[in-house]
Amino acid sequence: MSLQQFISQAISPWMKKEGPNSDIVLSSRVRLARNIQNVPFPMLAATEELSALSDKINTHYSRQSHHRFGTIELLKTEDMKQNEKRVLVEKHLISPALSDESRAGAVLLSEDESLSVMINEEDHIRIQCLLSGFQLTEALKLANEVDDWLEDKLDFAFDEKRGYLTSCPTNVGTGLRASVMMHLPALVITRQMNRILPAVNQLGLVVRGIYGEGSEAQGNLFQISNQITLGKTEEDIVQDLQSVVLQLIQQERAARKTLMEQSRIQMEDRVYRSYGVLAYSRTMESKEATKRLSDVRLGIDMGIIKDVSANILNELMILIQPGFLQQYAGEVLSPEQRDHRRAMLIRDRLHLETKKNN
Ligand SMILES: Nc1ncnc2c1ncn2[C@@H]1O[C@H](COP(=O)(O)OP(=O)(O)OP(=O)(O)O)[C@@H](O)[C@H]1O
Repeated sequence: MSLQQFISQAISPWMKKEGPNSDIVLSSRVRLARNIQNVPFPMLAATEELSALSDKINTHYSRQSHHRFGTIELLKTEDMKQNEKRVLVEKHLISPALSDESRAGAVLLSEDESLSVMINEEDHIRIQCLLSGFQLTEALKLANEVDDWLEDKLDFAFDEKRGYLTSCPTNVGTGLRASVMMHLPALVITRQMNRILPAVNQLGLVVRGIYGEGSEAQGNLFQISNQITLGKTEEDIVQDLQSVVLQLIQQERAARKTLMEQSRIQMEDRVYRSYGVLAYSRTMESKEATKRLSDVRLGIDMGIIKDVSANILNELMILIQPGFLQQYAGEVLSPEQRDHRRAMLIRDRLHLETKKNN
């Protein structure tokens, strides 16, 4: 696949498959941080050392076939235009750090985009597996397979006592961050999130926004991940996160049920009002768009709206980001132009959807 193919489709093929509990858990992610023995961490390494690593991975792994992921392709950030990198960030395939700061940065991507291996970001290697719905155990299994596959040709820095050595001490040990992206609108509407967030933190988990560290929770989407990487096995880390996520799923379901039983008219009004705004507005800021899209997705999941597919939130959340809007427009857009294009794109997408189903 060429870079153009990766950036031309907003919705990654893996996202189209609806995994377990995907009405609440949009996606599961496992990432493993790894470094190469006897090569300084990227922050301290010479550019030649980083280029040598990227070249080595290119030679051994690009255009290779992996039995689970199919053909894998290496893309170098230096070959990408600024907006192309931005689109890959919006699709969660590379991080802002790899896009903006990395020297000799590259990414290995599988055709369905469920595997992305960043090279020369904060660590030499960051393996990421993304799956639709609540599938943390499967994502861990896949990430471990890729880890073994890479270890065939690369020597990872590993210490008997400490485990995998990483650039940031918070990742030492397993180098694992497991996370889920959850849509929790009913817990927000019923004002339970203020109570739940500190409790989740106390259990050693971190709650972040849709674009990870430092991003705010837009559209009632919360990314929940482990904080601790040391002193526990990978399976235990995933297990602990899994049990908290299961409880959150139950609480969100209960809150949705209560809302439908006690405030049905208000919920229908909220959902249809947002649908109307999305379907007819002429200009829209991204903050309002994500809020309204969250209402519509809730309406779909609660059976209030029937002729719009549930995947619309996942798809539009990415399509309405600045990088994508500019990629489609083929030019740099001012904030006002983006708001205008965003409204147009959402309108078209919703009208197409209802036409398809009528
Ligand atoms: N479950 C998930 N589904 C989809 N995207 C996710 C999920 N979890 C994280 N992401 C995305 O992955 C990217 C990186 O997330 P984040 O910054 O939280 O973690 P990280 O880079 O692995 O960790 P660290 O902070 O240790 O460097 C962000 O774009 C984030 O939105």
